[in-house]
Formats: sequence, structure tokens, C-alpha cells
Amino acid sequence: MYLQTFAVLAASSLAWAETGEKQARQASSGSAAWDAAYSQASSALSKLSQQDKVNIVTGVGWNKGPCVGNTPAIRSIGYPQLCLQDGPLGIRFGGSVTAFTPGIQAASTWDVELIRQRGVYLGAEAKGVGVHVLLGPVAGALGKIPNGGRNWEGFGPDPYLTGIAMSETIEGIQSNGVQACAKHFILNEQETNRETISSVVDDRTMHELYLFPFADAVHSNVASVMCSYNKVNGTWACENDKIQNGLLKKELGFKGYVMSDWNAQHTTNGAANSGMDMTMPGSDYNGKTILWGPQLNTAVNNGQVSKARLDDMAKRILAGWYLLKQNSGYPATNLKANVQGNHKENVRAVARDGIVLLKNDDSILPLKKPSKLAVIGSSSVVNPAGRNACTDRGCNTGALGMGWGSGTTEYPYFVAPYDALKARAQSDGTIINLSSSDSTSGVAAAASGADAALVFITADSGEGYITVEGVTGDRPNLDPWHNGNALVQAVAQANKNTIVVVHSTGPIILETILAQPGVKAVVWAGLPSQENGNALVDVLYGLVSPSGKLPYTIAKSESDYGAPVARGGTDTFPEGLFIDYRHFDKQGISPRYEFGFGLSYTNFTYSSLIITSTASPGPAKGETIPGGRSDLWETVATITATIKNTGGVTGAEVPQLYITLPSSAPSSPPKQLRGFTKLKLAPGERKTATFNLRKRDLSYWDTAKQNWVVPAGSFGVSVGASSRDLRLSGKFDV
Ligand SMILES: OC[C@H]1O[C@@H](O[C@H]2[C@H](O)[C@@H](O)[C@H](O[C@H]3[C@H](O)[C@@H](O)[C@H](O)O[C@@H]3CO)O[C@@H]2CO)[C@H](O)[C@@H](O)[C@@H]1O
Repeated sequence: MYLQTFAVLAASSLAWAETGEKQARQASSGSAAWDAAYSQASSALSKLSQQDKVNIVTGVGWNKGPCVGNTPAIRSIGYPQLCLQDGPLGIRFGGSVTAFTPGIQAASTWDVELIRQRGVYLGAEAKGVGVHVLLGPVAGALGKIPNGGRNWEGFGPDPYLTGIAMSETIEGIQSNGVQACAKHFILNEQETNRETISSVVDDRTMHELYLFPFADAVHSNVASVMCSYNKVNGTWACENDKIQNGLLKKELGFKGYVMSDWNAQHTTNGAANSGMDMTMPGSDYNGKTILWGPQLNTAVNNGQVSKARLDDMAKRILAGWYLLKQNSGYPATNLKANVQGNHKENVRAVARDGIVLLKNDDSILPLKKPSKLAVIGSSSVVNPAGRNACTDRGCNTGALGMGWGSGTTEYPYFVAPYDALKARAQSDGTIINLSSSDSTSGVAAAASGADAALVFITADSGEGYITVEGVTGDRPNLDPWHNGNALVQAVAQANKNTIVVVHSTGPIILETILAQPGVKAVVWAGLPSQENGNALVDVLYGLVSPSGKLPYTIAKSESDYGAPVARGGTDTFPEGLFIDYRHFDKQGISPRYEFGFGLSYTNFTYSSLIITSTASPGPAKGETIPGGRSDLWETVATITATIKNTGGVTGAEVPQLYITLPSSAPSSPPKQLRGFTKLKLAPGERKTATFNLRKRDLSYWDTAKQNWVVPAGSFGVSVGASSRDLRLSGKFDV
């Protein structure tokens, strides 16, 4: 019954215009499904001893089971040794699994169908190898700091875009019977000092930016949430009553369980009494410090942790297991099983449709059967030591497909740019001059005389337990690695048709590169994982028109972002609501390439803005359902616009809807993304873009009322091709 409901939800989500209806159905079926799971969990719980309950909530210890996290089996109720495994882009340490594209590439497609499919396939692979809990997707780091080492694991610094991607991914994963885990909760925005820093944020910013996508996750019935390493307002996230019990469980109505990030727990009683439900991995990395297990037993026996709290922890975990029907016919854990199926098709599609064309002077792209091409840079070829030579992808050698850390997988294969270009060149009769080094000496010889020179540059980052070329997680600057600016300069001096291809975990400052007259095109290829070269060739040769849009701003200077890595023991989040484009808009700073920007090989026109609204001012009132008050999820306004392909080739456009709150709201970002859709259009074809706005999309967080409020007054509406290319505007009164 429950799985059937999920199948209906999966299908309905594909019609993005149906958002409101989807949300309403989801909320009611979600609550009913949780009720059923809780009733099964209660009945199982009644058969368990206190020791059994402690076992359910305590990991067996680092490296003591098949997965990165494991809890003991409870045979009396048929409960298995639970396997928790990274991560957000596939099965870490898998034997024959797909290396899906990172979250940031998925966001860069702005394509909910592809994002959904990615989630469905992630779930299929997790189930195939017997993983019960897949440790992803990621909404924290949100990405306020452009240098943030782990930003690429998530979906970028806009809470609306990240929220939609969280929802689609979670529903996709869980449609295959696998528990998803929304992480890292919350305000874990940097790797530097991540295990000591205190993130101090104001209440409104917490709600409107950082909690916002976690509300989407809860609304999509995510089974688990991972609390993060940092402190929040002075208290460890995993021991923080306000965020775990207050925000997550009470305000958002989260019915699943909170697990610790690996070793993010600090005390036995503090964690238990503040809402953490499962400790991972159960010991430190040396197998020593154990904070629950026997310690929790003692704490319950002497009343420091109540029996009711232990019951609640165990019940929440069991409910997640029942919610996904994992009590029946779930495969045994075998991380080495081959579960790839045809999933590489999603990798190629996301890698390709996430490519953002930033510059294309003289329409140098798409390539037209060049006689001779120069291919330059160490990242044009696969790592000479092997595609998986570095543990957890902890090096930046050869072509880049993902960042480094626990959120990675082994590549089952890797198609580097040169591999795919060579194959295409053979069929076209093109000669390729390859220079697979980043040295500027000798590069002129390779570049000169070619019809075009493709030069590859990168920037990498990752999780702080690995240091790569002196970078411990967060990037120290936003420059390309390996002397990329000088390499491009040298190539562009030798060839006036230089095409720069960037693979990067986040924004790079491109000013030096753009100042070279020989640079005719910049292709922002992001993080394409195993299909790196194939996706690139699809776009370079015009098999598809590029359709990715930037999921973050590319600035002219690093200081323009106004959100540096915090160096002390505290990050006070002084930028508040104003991160990424919200900051650039407020301060009147011109970005180099704005949030939402991306060129195509065709052109689109926008017309016929129609606005209908039934919204009324005032606070949210509904009962609490998963995700918060029920009325927040109801559609209260619908906006449509007509988009036409006026060029000569098929392409896809992403019309974006931005809202400006009325002046009665307290100081707010000049505009905020509140809708998008991706329309594939043949030449001459037109389609309607439909944006359904929910009450939450029109609300701000009122700190006095402690509630979401729709302000009275005139709402500004802008629809356009990016956050700075707004083609249609209107307003409606509330
Ligand atoms: O994997 C589960 C979650 O763990 C966190 O990352 C940890 C990662 O999984 C783990 O491999 C790494 O271990 C190293 C450890 O930190 C270091 O002290 C020791 O010397 O070497 C270990 C590696 O061999 O620790 C990571 C945490 O520091 C992630 O934050 C979380 O997202 C994962 O889901």
C-alpha cells in the first residue's frame, strides 16, 4: 500500500507544474505512512529488552562491520545488522557501483526529472548492495562560503533550489525502499576548524536560509538526519536541544531519527537528552571512546536518561526501518555486488545538461569538424596512476570528476576529455595535438596552427581529513590550480581560438582568463564524474545545446562574496540572509557571471506573464505535518509565462521566477528564487512555464511571532533567464 503511494508520488513529481497537488498528497500520505510505521515500531519495541534498545541506537564501532556505520542485529524481531553507508553520489567503497555526478552538478542542470532519476538510481544501487541507510543528500554545507571544501556535495547556496533537489533526491532514494539521510544538520559551512567552531546565526537567517531545505527533506519524509560536527550558537549540534528537539522534531514535525556525524557526539547524557537518537560509528577511530552502549545503559539505570527517551530513540529508528518496508525481503549486505545497470545514462545526462556555457564569442562553439585541435592540460587525461589511485579521491591529478572525502565513490570507469575527443576526432578525421602537462613551456608548439585549442583547468576541494597539495578541505583562494591562469595565457597567446574548459568544485575567479583576447569560449563543465569526456563532447560538438545554469555566482573578485572562511573559534554569520546573489544584489556588486546564468546555441524569448493569487496576509496556521505547518505547503499563487525558441536548433531553457517581498516585510533580499522549470524546445516551438508558489514561498520568518508570515502589500514578480537577466516583471497584491 505504502509503496504504491510512493510510486504515484514519483510519477506525479515529474509534472513540476503539479507541485501544489503533489505537496498536498505527499503530506497526507506521509503522515499516514509514518503512523503505520510507528504502530509497527511500538509493537516491536514491546518485545525488546533495555539492552536491545541500547543496541539499536549504538554503532558497533569504527571498522567493525561491512559498512561505515553498523548497528547490531536484534534477531527476536527480525531486525538486521543495519548498514549505513556513504553517500550523496553513490556507494562508497562499492565494488561495481555507479559514480553518480555530485549534487552540485545535478543542481546545475535545474532539471527536476534528472535529479529525481538520479535519486531513484541511487536508491536502486543502495538496495542492490544491501545498504539500509544511504548517507545523503546534503543541504549543509549550504555553500555560503565559495571556498567551502564540501560545497560540491550539496546543491548550492540557494535554499529554494537546494530544497527542491533535496526533495526529489530523497523521494527518489526512498521510492526504492532505502532510507535517505539529510545531512549535515546544521550550519557546518566550512571544513576549517569544523570540529571546534561555533556557528552563531540569527533566528531569521536560520529559518530562511539554512533550515529551509531541511524542511523540504522532512516534508519528503526523509527517514534520518545527521547532526553535524560544529557547535550551533555555542552548543554542539549533536547536543543541541534547540535545533534537534526544537527546530527539527517540534517545529518541522520530523518523525525519523537523528544520527551523529562520525564522532560528532561529545557526551552520553547531553546527546540523549537533546534529541540525538543514534551514535555513529559507536567508537572513535581507534575503537576506544564509547559514549553510548554500556554508558547509555548506566545512564538509563540511574535515571540520567529516561526510559521514555530511550524508547523514543529506538522507536524512531525502527519506524524508519518499517517506513521503508525494510522488514520484508531486503537484500543481504554485499558492497561488492554489481548494481550499475544502465545508470551511467543518468550520469552522462546530468554531466552534460549541467555544463554551463559562459562565453562563446563568434559562435566558436559548437565545433564544426576541425582539421586540427590542440588539447592541453593535465586534466585532459585520466590520472596516470589510475582513476582510483587516491583514497577517497584525495588528489587532483588528471581529469577531475568529483571532490574528495567521504562523499565519494570509486569510479567503475572514467572517460577523460582526451579519450572522448580522440574518439570523435577519429570519426571526423581531425588531428589532435595533445599536451597533457600544465607547464607553459612548449605549449605554444602544441597550440599554434590548430583550428582551436582546448585548454583544461581545475580547482578541487573536499573534506578536511585529507590534505591535497597543501589544501586541507576549504580552498585557500578561488584561483585555478596548477598555474591554470598562466597556462591559459600561454595557450591563448599561441592560438586565437582558445576554448577554456573548467572542472571545479565551486567558483573560480576568471578575470585573468577573460582578459586574454585569444579566449573565445569558456565552458564551465563542473564535476561530471565518470562521464567527464563524453558529456563534454556532446556539448562541444553540438549533439545537444548547452542547457546548464550556474547554481552559484562567479564573482570578479573573491572579496566580492563577503563570506570568507572563518578563522577563529566562532563564525557569527554577519552576512545574515545575504549570501551569494542576495549579497551581490543588496550591495549593488556586478558579478562576472550571475547565479542562474548560462548560454545556449539557440535563443529564447519570454512573453505573456500571467499572475493569479489567492494569498492572504498573516501567519501560518495549519497543524504540524512533516515539514512544518500544513498551510505552508499549499499553493497560493500561480504564475505563467510563455517561452519560445527563436533560434535555429533545439535547446532547453530554464525560466526562473524571482520574488521581491513587499516593503512591509523586514529588510529582505532584493529578490529570491521561488520557481524554475526546464523546457525543451524545438526551433520555433513555444511552451508555457508554470510556477506554483506555496505559502512558504511568500513568507518571511517573524522572530517575534516565531512563525512564518505572509506580509501584506505588493509582491514583485520577475521571470527571466538568470538572476540578472529578467525578461518579464509584474506584481500582485496581498
Ligand atoms: O562516513 C560517514 C560520515 O563520516 C564523516 O567522514 C568521516 C569519514 O567517513 C572517515 O573515513 C574519516 O576517517 C578518517 C579520520 O577522520 C582520521 O582521523 C583517520 O586517521 O583516518 C580516517 C580515514 O581513514 O573521518 C571522517 C570524519 O572526520 C563525514 O563527515 C560524513 O559526511 C559521513 O557520512
